[in-house]
Amino acid sequence: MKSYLAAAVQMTSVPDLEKNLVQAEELIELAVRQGAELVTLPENFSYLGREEDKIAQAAAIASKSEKFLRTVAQRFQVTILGGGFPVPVDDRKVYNTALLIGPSGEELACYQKVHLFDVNLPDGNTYHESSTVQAGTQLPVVYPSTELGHLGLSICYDVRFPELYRHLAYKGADVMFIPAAFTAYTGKDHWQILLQARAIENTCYILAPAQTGKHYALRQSHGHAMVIDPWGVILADAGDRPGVAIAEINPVRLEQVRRQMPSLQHRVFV
Ligand SMILES: O=C(O)CNC(=O)[C@H](CS)NC(=O)CCC(=O)C(=O)O
Repeated sequence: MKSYLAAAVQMTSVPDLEKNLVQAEELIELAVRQGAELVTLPENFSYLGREEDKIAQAAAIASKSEKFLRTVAQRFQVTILGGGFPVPVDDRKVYNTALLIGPSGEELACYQKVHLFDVNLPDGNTYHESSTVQAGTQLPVVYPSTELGHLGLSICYDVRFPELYRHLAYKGADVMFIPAAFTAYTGKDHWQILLQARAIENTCYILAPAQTGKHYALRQSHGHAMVIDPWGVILADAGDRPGVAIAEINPVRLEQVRRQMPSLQHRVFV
């Protein structure tokens, strides 16, 4: 594993596939110009709209999102995470899928979101992700990159389930992806704390690309795409506007923190 720059992209996706891909490409280019070799896109990067519209367009969203990730990774010669897009299971359901693509356009890892956001929030908004999304059943994978470190996948609401990240740590993760479309309401109180907790308890880097701002109707996301170091320090925060959070992933720092705080070695139960 070498020292390198990684980017967490922050965007405001809307119910328009082509528009979102244009925005995503601009932000990837911005990150690459600043030297990022690993660029992560948020959940719903290619489409954020009503459930029924998402299902109607799912086949096109899936194929164009995948093609986009492969093309852009090759063009810029970087590794890219597509943090979540719908891949059809049948006419009614999709998997919320995260896909990691290498610089040759090759698939490195894939994950289907396991924990679905079925929640009635006190602000009156209700979310029923399972009405259109089929839950994945497999623990996420860790992709062992010799250059970028061991990369662990997850998506958004998963962040509330620490056992998933403990599994990734057990499998050797150095960097964990938490791509999100966190709601503005929960995000203001929970987002940063949950991310820092996952970083600290697993002594891992966290890359958390995010959605921000108003997408359609009442749907609004919290923003604050972040890069967090293994001590829990926030290295970069994209604020609440579209942009990129970029920081160094440094194996020397990782080893230092794990020496100073060897809690992973002191695990008793898992
Ligand atoms: O709706 C889609 O198109 C795709 N899925 C999402 O945006 C998902 C489910 S609604 N969002 C979250 O998981 C937010 C979690 C969150 O905000 C929290 O845990 O507080």
